[in-house]
Amino acid sequence: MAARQRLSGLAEVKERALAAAPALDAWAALGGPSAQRDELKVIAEIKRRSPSKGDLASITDPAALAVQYADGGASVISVLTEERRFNGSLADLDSVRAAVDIPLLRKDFTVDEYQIWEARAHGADLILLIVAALSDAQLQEFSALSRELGMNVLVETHTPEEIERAAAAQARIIGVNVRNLKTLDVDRSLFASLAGNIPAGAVVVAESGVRNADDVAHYAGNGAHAILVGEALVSDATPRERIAEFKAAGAAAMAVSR
Ligand SMILES: O=C(O)c1ccccc1NCC(=O)[C@H](O)[C@H](O)COP(=O)(O)O
Repeated sequence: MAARQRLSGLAEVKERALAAAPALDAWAALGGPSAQRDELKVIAEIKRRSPSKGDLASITDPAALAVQYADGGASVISVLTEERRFNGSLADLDSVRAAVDIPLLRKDFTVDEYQIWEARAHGADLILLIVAALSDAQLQEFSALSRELGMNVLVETHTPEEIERAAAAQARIIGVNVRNLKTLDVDRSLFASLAGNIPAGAVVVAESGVRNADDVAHYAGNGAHAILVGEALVSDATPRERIAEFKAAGAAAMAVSR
């Protein structure tokens, strides 16, 4: 971020953000206030590599992958823009923005308002705020700035205390990441134990660890309105079909649990 800031100062990025086309409504795309809870929404991620798994996929054409995701029924596309650990970039976000007209999540580790302006300047509609990485004041301040810019916020949690903090920040889209970001361990059972703590009305997102339709059914049957999937999609030869399969598995599990 510091390197980018030296190239384009905050004033310049703000100007570009304010000139960008208005943000799309990711909250509505994920179900909105009267969430259509009979349909599991999919946030499909563009992720080349990760600290836990190393190289996952070369993704030479992120725009083409995004089109497949949208055709398969993804509601939102997550684009990892962090460069050093995930081999992503804002250029990826630009090319995906030009290719699809569904909401985009700029997936990065937001620690500074500069990144929020930058996200909007590059066409993002949703940003990620990780509760564990931010103070309550930053959560409030960054959420407010995102709202001012017309964007929504996915507030990521991993513990009951973090869910309380997300709720206190009036988060409307709350994710439970089952990957522990300190150890990188994935514990899928964590979702079921935490989802009930999320306030009614919020869109509940199960993040990480989806390998197959059974994992999707597990999350959907335990209160997920949406799933965020990276590795399973980027390493699949037919991601469009995989998303459709995940949506069907989610709808069936939701029907049973209702
Ligand atoms: O994926 C990682 O190894 C990772 C490590 C440290 C911080 C964040 C990390 N991932 C970000 C994510 O939250 C996932 O990319 C996302 O939930 C999708 O997960 P998956 O479907 O398991 O690829």
